[in-house]
Formats: sequence, C-alpha cells, structure tokens
Amino acid sequence: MTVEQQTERWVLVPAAGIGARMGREIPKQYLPLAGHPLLSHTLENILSWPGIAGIAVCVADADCWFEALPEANDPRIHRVAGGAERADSVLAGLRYLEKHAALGAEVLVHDAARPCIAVADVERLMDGEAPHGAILALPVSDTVKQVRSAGETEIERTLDRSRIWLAQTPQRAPVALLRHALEQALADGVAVTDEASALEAAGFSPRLVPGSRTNIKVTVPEDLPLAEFILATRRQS
Ligand SMILES: Nc1ccn([C@@H]2O[C@H](COP(=O)(O)OP(=O)(O)OP(=O)(O)O)[C@@H](O)[C@H]2O)c(=O)n1
Ligand SMILES: C[C@](O)(CO)[C@H](O)COP(=O)(O)O
Repeated sequence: MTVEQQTERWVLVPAAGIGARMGREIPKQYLPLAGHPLLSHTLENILSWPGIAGIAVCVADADCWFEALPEANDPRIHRVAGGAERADSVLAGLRYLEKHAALGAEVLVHDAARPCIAVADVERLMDGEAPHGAILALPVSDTVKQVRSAGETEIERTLDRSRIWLAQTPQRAPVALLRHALEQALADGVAVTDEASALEAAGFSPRLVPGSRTNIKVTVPEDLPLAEFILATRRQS
C-alpha cells in the first residue's frame, strides 16, 4: 500500500499596493464593495478554498486598515510586511512561507484586487501536479495591435492572437522554486509583473489553465460596480 503524501498548500495575497489608477484617498483594497472592504471579500473567498494551510497577506508597513478587517483575526491569516513593488511584496511573502510552511510546500499567489475569483476555477488550477508552476489565464478574444513604443497610437502590426493569453491570479508554484526564481529575476532587472514571468526568466514553462472572465482585477473606478454585479449574480445562483 502506498501512502500518498499531501503537499502543504498556502495562499499569498499581495495587498500592499496604493491603487494609483483608482485615484482615491485610500488604497483600493479597502474601498467599500457591496458594503464591505474589497479585501474582506477576497479573504472570505480564499478562506473557503479547500485544503489551505494558511494565508500570508502582504500589507504596507504604514497600513492602518488591515487589523480592522474581521478576517484579520482568523488564525489561518498571517500579516506580512509588503514591499515597494508587487514583486517585492510577493518575495517578502515567499520568505515568510519558507520559514513557516512545511518543506516542499506550494503557494497560490492571488491579488487582493481580484475579489470575484470562482472556487471552481481555483479547484481546476489545483488539479494535478505543477512542478514548474501553473496559472489561471484567458485566451484573448479581441484583435491585438502592437505599436512601436509605449504611448504611441500608430499601429505597427497585428499580433497572432491564437498564441496570446491574459494572465490572471491565482498563480501556483512550489514555494522554494518561486522564491529562487523571483530573487534571481529581480537581481537581473527582469520586469516581473506576475509570478510566471519570474519562472519563465529562470527557464521554466508554467502551465496555462483556462480561467473565467469574471475574475477581474479591480484597477480603475469602472471596475467597482462591475465587481459588485459579479458578486451579486454569484450570490443569487
Ligand atoms: N507594492 C505593491 C504593489 C501592488 N501590490 C498588490 O498587487 C496586486 C496587483 O496590483 P495592482 O492591481 O497593480 O495594484 P496597485 O499597485 O495597488 O494599483 P496601481 O498600479 O493602480 O497603483 C494588488 O492586490 C496590490 O495591492 C502589492 O502587494 N505591493
Ligand atoms: C499579476 C497580474 O494580476 C496578472 O494579470 C498582473 O500582472 C498585475 O499587474 P499590475 O501591473 O500590478 O496591475
């Protein structure tokens, strides 16, 4: 008889951003969404995911809102100091996990700003092995244009959209592998806007798992009513 070893699984939530594109006084993760702070929705959602050992939430040093969230008292939730950029916050969280999670543990990195993630999508992402990482993503459905440089509006060419996917979170990887890859990528000056970018820079090819359009990243003011609509529709179904 073989005894299956269950890999310990943690969630890391980067929540130390300032939400500049939202243009409000307080960071977007604390703005009210359907009567509760946005981050409360995200954490409530994560707390319902199956088989999660703990959740490291990376918040800014000067954050004075986190402790007021009801979820902050949940014993599975651990507050970690974030960093200047998203990648710095994730790296701080990974270093925390290397001290507190079991050896060989896996992490699901999920943006605080994505409160509408569906549990069924997370379960699909967690299905099977992912030794080199796996991410939720969406194949693009629009025609994709490229310009010569950022800010320009003159089209240079149309890209082959059959090969283009939009990255979402959660993004899954072994903690140690991702920590090494992210540290190296930052040291090499690689632009790391998600976890997969760091793994790619290290020569790995993380797997794409089709996600859902409803897993929006709340970024600009128009996203708030959209997120409220998605959450309300889900409660009714
Ligand atoms: N130094 C940072 C910057 C971002 N994030 C987090 O990374 C996620 C995705 O980033 P984004 O949506 O870009 O959030 P902000 O950086 O806050 O937004 P903006 O770029 O508009 O300032 C968010 O949950 C955000 O809180 C973080 O933990 N640490
Ligand atoms: C990680 C991410 O949500 C995947 O789409 C995204 O890259 C975060 O980017 P941002 O520049 O921090 O908005």
